[in-house]
Amino acid sequence: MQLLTSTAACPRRPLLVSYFPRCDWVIMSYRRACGRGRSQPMGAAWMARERRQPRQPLSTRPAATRVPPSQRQRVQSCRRAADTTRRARAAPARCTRVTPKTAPCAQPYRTRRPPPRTLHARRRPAMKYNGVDIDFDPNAKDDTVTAAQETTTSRRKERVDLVWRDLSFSVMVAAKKDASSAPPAPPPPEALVAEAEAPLKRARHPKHVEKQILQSMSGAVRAGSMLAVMGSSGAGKTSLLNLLAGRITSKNARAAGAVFVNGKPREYASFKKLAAYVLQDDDMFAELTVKEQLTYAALLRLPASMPREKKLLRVQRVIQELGLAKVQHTMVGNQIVRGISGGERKRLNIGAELVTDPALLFLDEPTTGLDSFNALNVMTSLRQLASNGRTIVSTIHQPRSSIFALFDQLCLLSEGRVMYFGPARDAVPYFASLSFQSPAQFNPADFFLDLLSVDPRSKEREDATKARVEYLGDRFVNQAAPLPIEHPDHDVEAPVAAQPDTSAEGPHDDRLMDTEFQSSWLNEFFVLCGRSLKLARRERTANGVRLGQVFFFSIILGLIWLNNGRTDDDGGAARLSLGGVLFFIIINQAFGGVFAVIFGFPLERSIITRERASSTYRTSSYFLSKTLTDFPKTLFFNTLFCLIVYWMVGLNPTVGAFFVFILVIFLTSFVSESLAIAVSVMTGDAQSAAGIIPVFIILGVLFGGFFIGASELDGWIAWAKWLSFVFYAFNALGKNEFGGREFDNPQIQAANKAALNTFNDLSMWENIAGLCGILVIFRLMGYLFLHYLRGPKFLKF
Ligand SMILES: Nc1ncnc2c1ncn2[C@@H]1O[C@H](COP(=O)(O)OP(=O)(O)OP(=O)(O)O)[C@@H](O)[C@H]1O
Repeated sequence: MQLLTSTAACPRRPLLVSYFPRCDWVIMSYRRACGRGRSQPMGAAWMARERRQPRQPLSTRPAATRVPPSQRQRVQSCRRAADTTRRARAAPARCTRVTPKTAPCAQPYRTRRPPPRTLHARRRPAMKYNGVDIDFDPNAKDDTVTAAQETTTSRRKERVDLVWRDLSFSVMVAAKKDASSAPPAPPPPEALVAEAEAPLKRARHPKHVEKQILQSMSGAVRAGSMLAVMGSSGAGKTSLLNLLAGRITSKNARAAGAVFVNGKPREYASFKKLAAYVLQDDDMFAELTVKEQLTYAALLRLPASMPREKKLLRVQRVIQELGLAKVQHTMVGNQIVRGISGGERKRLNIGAELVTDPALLFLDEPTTGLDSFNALNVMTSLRQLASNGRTIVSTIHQPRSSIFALFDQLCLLSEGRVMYFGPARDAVPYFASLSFQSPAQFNPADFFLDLLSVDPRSKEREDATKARVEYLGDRFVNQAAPLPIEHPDHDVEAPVAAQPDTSAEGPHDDRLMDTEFQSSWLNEFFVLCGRSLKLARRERTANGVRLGQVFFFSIILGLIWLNNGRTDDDGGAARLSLGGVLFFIIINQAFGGVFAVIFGFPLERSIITRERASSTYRTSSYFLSKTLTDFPKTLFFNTLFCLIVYWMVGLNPTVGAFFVFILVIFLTSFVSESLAIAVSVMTGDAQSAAGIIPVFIILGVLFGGFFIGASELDGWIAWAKWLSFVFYAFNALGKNEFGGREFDNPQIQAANKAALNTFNDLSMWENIAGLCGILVIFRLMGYLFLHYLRGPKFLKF
């Protein structure tokens, strides 16, 4: 037994096991009896291995394989290492331990332990169901990357290295009248005495205080690599992204610092051509297909010198690059109409920016709202874009570990300060060196967020977490070396070498022009007209509702005033009642036009704001195309309405009068739509617009001349009628119906004359001109509000 005890702790033990395979349980039993338990279960592992790979007895082995006892320990560890490598090779590549130099960018974060022994290491029969291989390997390398790589032949010629130094950002915010905004330092006693003696003055609070959002941020990202900007909510990720992209919109904001592009200070005009920004919101036209969305983006954003076929080729390439081929003919959809999935939508959002082939891509939380599988798909597509030579900067919330592993570089923010900037794979060791060790098998992204978030749940926790964040911020500032502008120093895989453009597009006419807009005004106008007409045709729900409204009101009105225009045996009463139906028709059409806009336009406005921010087209070409394409739709619904109501009521039976009637009703509807557009643009949101627009319509109705005659209004307010579009419309319809009519029945003739006298002194055409004038004013206001009030204005620093 003494022999066995000493053998258990001795390096010769494996040899003993190989000669006496059953002795191991004897050793274990003895060790258990001695109280050592299973603390060193090596014997069992060796036995198992020896059984799997029975070795020759020592005496029969070649002499070369025999090793002196002094080296056995090393040999054992070498064997274990070889064994680990064998298992790791059998296991998927993502689990392998890799050295920094050999680690490809797409490798997930390296664990410090050798990979656990999993089922994948063992050979097992492939799982099949209905003859299909349904094996699942969570660590398997995503072959869509490789597939996309194969389909994308071109590599970028234009490459962007981005460096930023000492960026800071602050905004003026309203001061709170609480303890925190009161003067912080207590005054000295003598000041208190003086204050007590002085006449009582109220403490003055500044109205606005400066809120520091980002402080002294520096960093760099190289072409071909992908930078993740991470941090808890409110850490300043979006603000940093906006600063880097040159898209700070706040009016009261102040920004400082410098951004360098390929070693030179950023120039906004050329930077705009290089960079694209993918917003978090993926508002898109629901009625267009994936391919149509990208095609319109290409037709509008690619240079006029590039032939249409090449633009379409570019669209195909983007579709391939983002893996959207399967859904290219599917409508985008929305909550009502089912369309593409959330992940595909995000990729389409990215694709709309990729059509210009930007060298630098900024993305604000591209995975928000996606499940982790779709999020991985989107990020894999981005990884692919980076591998092709683009520079990608993306903010991201809580990426799963496989997404985190796709990033080359990491910028961790907290409380507007940098906590870490450098290679993503070095972040865990960095924090470990500061005694903040990430638990094994823990998603590093989760660890960073937990470590760097300020916990507001109690005062103690808040103080402790704030102090930790402050400490980490100070440590990073103290150790971080200044970044060279020319050659940002970070250890990432060398980017792909610049190659000639081998794509089918050819090398020449696809270069973006130096002008702000790439397309001519006329081209923009025609493309936007085509898009608007297509959308107008496909808005099935809105069109269906409006059609129902037209039929319902025209038939109801027709039934209530049925044949009143033809009746000649009631002493003129029916004739006099026609003023009521004319006025009601105007009110109905005014409100119908408004509601068509209130609920549809806000989405369109947010899309065009985004498109204009990317200089996709001019405001004027958009607005004119919208005006022109709204025209046929409004005309169609109004003509249908007139056709029904006009003949049911029996209004002026001449063809000319009928067409004038249609014209006035159409203009009324178009004016109210224009009013709704102007107010929607001015207010900026649907709720406020829905509250304000009816006020304007009701005022118009009030001064329209039906409830109180124009001549009966008091002088101080009489002018208001000239601003009312209902006034012009009602008078024009009145003149059209009652003017110049001759009846055999004198009573009817008298009633007609009496009705005519209630209208204003302007002629019918003068009233129509007044209506047109108001239409032009409202449309112009809409354009000016859109161009100046809601235009993308970015702070330059
Ligand atoms: N224009 C502004 N006016 C006032 N405060 C602002 C403004 N812009 C940003 N902030 C504040 O700055 C902080 C950082 O905002 P930012 O949007 O950059 O954070 P974030 O890290 O992107 O947050 P999230 O992940 O929630 O989007 C927040 O507290 C925000 O309220």
